[in-house]
Amino acid sequence: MFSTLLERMGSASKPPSATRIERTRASSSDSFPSTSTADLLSNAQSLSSTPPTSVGDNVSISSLISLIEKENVPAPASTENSPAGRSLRARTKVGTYNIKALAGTSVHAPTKYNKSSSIRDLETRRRTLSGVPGETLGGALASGSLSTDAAQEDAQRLVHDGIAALDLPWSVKALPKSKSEIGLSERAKKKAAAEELERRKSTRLAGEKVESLTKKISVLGKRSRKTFESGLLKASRELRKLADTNEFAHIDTKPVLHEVWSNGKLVVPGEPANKKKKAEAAVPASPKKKVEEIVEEEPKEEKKSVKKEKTWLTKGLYAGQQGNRDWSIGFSPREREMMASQRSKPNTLLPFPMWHGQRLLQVGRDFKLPFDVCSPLPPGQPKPDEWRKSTRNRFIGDAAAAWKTSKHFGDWDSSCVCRSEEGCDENCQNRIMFYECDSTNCKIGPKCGNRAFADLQERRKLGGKYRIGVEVVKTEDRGYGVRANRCFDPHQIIVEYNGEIITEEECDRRMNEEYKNNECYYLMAFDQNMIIDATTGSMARFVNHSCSPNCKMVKWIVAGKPRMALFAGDKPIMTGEELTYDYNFDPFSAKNVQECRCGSANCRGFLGPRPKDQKPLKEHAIEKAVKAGVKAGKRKLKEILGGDDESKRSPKKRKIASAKGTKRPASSTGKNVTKDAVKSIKRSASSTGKKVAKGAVKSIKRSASSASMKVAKGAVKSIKRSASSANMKVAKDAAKVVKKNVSEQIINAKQTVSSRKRGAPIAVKKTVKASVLKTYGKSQTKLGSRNSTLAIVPAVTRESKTSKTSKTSSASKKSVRNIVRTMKGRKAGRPAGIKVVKVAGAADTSSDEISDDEIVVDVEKIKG
Ligand SMILES: C[S@@+](CC[C@H](N)C(=O)[O-])C[C@H]1O[C@@H](n2cnc3c(N)ncnc32)[C@H](O)[C@@H]1O
Repeated sequence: MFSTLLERMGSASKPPSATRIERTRASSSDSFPSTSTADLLSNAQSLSSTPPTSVGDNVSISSLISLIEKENVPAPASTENSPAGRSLRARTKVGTYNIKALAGTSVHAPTKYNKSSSIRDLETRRRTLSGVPGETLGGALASGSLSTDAAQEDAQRLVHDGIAALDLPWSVKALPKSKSEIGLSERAKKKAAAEELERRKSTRLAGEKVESLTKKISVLGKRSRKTFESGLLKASRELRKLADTNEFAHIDTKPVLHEVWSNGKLVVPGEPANKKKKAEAAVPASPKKKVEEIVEEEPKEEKKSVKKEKTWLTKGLYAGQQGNRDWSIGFSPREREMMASQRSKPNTLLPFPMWHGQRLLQVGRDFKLPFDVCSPLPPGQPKPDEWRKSTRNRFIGDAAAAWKTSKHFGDWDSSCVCRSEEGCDENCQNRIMFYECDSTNCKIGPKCGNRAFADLQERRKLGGKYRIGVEVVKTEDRGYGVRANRCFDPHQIIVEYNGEIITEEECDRRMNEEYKNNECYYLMAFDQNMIIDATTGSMARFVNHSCSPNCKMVKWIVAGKPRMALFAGDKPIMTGEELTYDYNFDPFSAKNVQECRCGSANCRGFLGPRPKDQKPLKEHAIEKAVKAGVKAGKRKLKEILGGDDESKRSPKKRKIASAKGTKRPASSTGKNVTKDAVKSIKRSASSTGKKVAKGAVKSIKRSASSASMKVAKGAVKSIKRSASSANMKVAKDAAKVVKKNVSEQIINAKQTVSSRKRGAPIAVKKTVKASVLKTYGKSQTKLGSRNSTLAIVPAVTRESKTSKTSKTSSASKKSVRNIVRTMKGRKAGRPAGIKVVKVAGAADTSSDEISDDEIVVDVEKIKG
């Protein structure tokens, strides 16, 4: 392009001008080829105002020239008139001018100021390309000769677009130099070079490879380069200055910090997450702060003491709950008060679900237990009149003294040998003996399962209908009764039979005086021939009789004292069931017999003894019984008189043989007679002398005659009592047989004694009277058996009562004697597990009192 131009110019002007161009060029401080062009232009035709300062200028000039050519603009005459043949220096001088001084003047560019329309147009076009020629952007702005803002923006945008299109880092070196730079002094240039060098160094240091812009441009295609260069021309000086910065060149002089952020927090490698907080805490406070802290220290400590300790969850959702409390125990009065006060300030917020249960327990709410758990009767039930309640036994009158002075007092020493792993189960020695365990006789403690009365006491102490578990109910035809308002397990204790413990004498007095008009008596034979009167007593007194009961009344020894309680039977008891037990009632006379209305399938029809106790006496059975009695008497006599070697006989066999069912009334009677006689003989035989022997004979005669009568009477009575009215005839016959047999025995005894007269002296004393005990509910039975019999005498006439009680009173005394003997037997150190149930030879031993598994011990034999 330049060559073309020069050629044309050469054709238009003389060759020396070309030489001048070259020289001018050589004299120019910069090596810009455009300088020569500018000079050429300015000298030749003054088209351009200032020499081009950039590559862009050259381009613009060339384009301008082409435009001139196009428009056939005549070349300036000055070019032609240029002085030739002058010295290089002079020419140079002439041709050189102060650019700065001439910039923008008519001298510098006369055509500009005398411009024709065509030239103006050209200039305008040029301005649009490179701004105001010879002026900086700032200067142009100041002079107000700058193109429009839109043009500026366009230029800037173009530059930016160009750079963005390249996407390359800037090379400062490649950027066109500013005008001011061009005119810099050598020193300044050096400084600038040094700075540049520094920049370059830092760039290298930053490790970023930066290619020079020149290089970049060189690699561009021709068209692209053009575009880029034109874009650069448009860039303002400010932008070019900006281009010098590291920031613009994407040169990082500061080291890059690689940070890791997690959950919105800066993570510093090798440092725990809460290090910051700790570090903050560890940073020593400034002295000023320290003083403040010292001042505030005291109140802080106070706060700490008040502050509650947080309970942390250790496991599970419900962790942290206070689970130590046994909610079944209930609340103390103080706790209730506290809760009542809390109730006045209700918490408006609902508690968390895990606290809901506790809140319910504390605050409470009305609820109804299901029927099968607890179903008490609604209020307004009929209540029995004159019922003085008592839930403990009380000794009345002489009973306490008699109790303490009784020989057996303190016989209840027992201690179990159960192990804590097993507890006191069915094999517990105390349990077998019907002794309740406590701290004195059991080492197991709370795990012990043989503390029914203690459990009942605890249950009742807390109160509440469920814990009491029973209530009085009015029955249709049996007066009041007792029903369960909750469930009971088999053999579970239900309610204690409490009342006043009275002696027999006191009982007689009450019946004759206090209860003479009563229809019901609440008297039960107890222990030591004492009686419990539950007229003032517990609810258990209202328990009715049933022939198929669901409960049983059992006597236990608790802390050395006998106590009676109603226990559940072999089956569980359901809510609402009426509680009953078998009275095993002894009516004493036909007048006292009451009709039973229990309604069970196997109802006996009247309130009386148990079925096995009232087996119908058959004819052959009576005969057999009488025969057995006589046989036993004979055998005794033989033994005493030396007819039989006792050591050869099995005592066990004898004991078992004598304890059989309905034979007992007759056989025991016969035995008693012979035994008494033999005893007298034995005692008498020990003394010596004829006198004694004579006395003995008399005595035996007396005793024999009286014994025969008594035996006969006793046998008849016994048979009468046992037999029903239908068997009365049979009984009478049996009595006759007994009488006959006994008289024979007496004759035999007399003969024996007379034969002995010659040998050893015999003293025969009056024998003990063998009588049948008649008392309330067969008290002997109760002593021997744990299953109690109700000793209630139904409403009877006064006369009959009086006669009966007088008999009872005398019989009771006999009973006491027998009991004492029984207790002696117990105290004699019987082996564990053997129950002394009946005493053969005692005054009255009804057949019902001995079961098959019980052993009958002949006390007299033991003593002997
Ligand atoms: C200890 S009291 C029982 C409470 C009595 N029902 C009351 O109202 O006080 C015993 C008396 O109740 C009556 N009794 C109990 N069980 C009975 C039954 N199965 N049939 C008829 N009367 C009965 C009898 O009058 C008996 O003398």
